[in-house]
Amino acid sequence: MTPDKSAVRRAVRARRAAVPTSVRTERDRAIRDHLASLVTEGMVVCAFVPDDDEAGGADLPEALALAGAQVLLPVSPAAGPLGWAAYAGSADLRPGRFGIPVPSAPPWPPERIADADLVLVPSVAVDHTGARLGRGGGYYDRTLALARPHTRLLAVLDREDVLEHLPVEPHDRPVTGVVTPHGVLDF
Ligand SMILES: Nc1nc2c(c(=O)[nH]1)N(C=O)[C@@H](CNc1ccc(C(=O)N[C@@H](CCC(=O)O)C(=O)O)cc1)CN2
Ligand SMILES: Nc1ncnc2c1ncn2[C@@H]1O[C@H](COP(=O)(O)OP(=O)(O)OP(=O)(O)O)[C@@H](O)[C@H]1O
Repeated sequence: MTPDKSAVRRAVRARRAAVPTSVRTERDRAIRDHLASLVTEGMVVCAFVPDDDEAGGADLPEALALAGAQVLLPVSPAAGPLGWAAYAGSADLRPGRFGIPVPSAPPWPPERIADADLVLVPSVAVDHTGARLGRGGGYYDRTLALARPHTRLLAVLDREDVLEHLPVEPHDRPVTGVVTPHGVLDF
């Protein structure tokens, strides 16, 4: 990790912490509405459960499922790319690694992402070239390489976290676009 990346992570985290809860709730709802409008019946969507530090709200998987998607959620191994397990309702979720909620079913191998029609990527920030900054685990850099070519890979962010320029390292995998409360932007 370059020092540059940690500085951006800190700045974004501080900015997000300053957003009032009522504003946060409205933004998250707008993001979910934009995503629901992209979903068609039976579409396979690799999503995630956003935590308080991330855009989208914890109801994101449910909103996608209600819109007709077959939702897969990431399951973090100790190392290497993410596994995937089917979302089967919020009551089926339990805390996994890092305390992140995961479905109770055992995960499929990472290659399952090749079935996805849409991949939502938790992100700290992106820039207009699709360069992406995550939390620093390197999980998505390893995982996105396994998606089918031309799959739509959308970061989920507030508009102010779409930056002019992010530092890029050779292992970084780009996203193809971003969804913010203002809509979907394909780079
Ligand atoms: N909601 C959500 N689910 C996700 C991810 C994510 O970023 N967000 N992941 C995306 O890969 C995977 C889990 N990866 C994670 C990577 C790091 C940390 C973490 O807690 N990092 C610390 C310290 C990071 C550092 O500065 O070194 C932190 O954020 O405080 C958590 C999850 C799979 N599921
Ligand atoms: N494909 C890869 N193979 C080996 N190591 C990798 C790969 N991708 C990333 N890494 C390593 O993972 C660590 C974290 O990378 P980076 O800071 O870019 O993560 P990130 O993209 O912010 O995190 P994430 O993808 O989990 O959201 C770095 O030390 C990097 O060298």
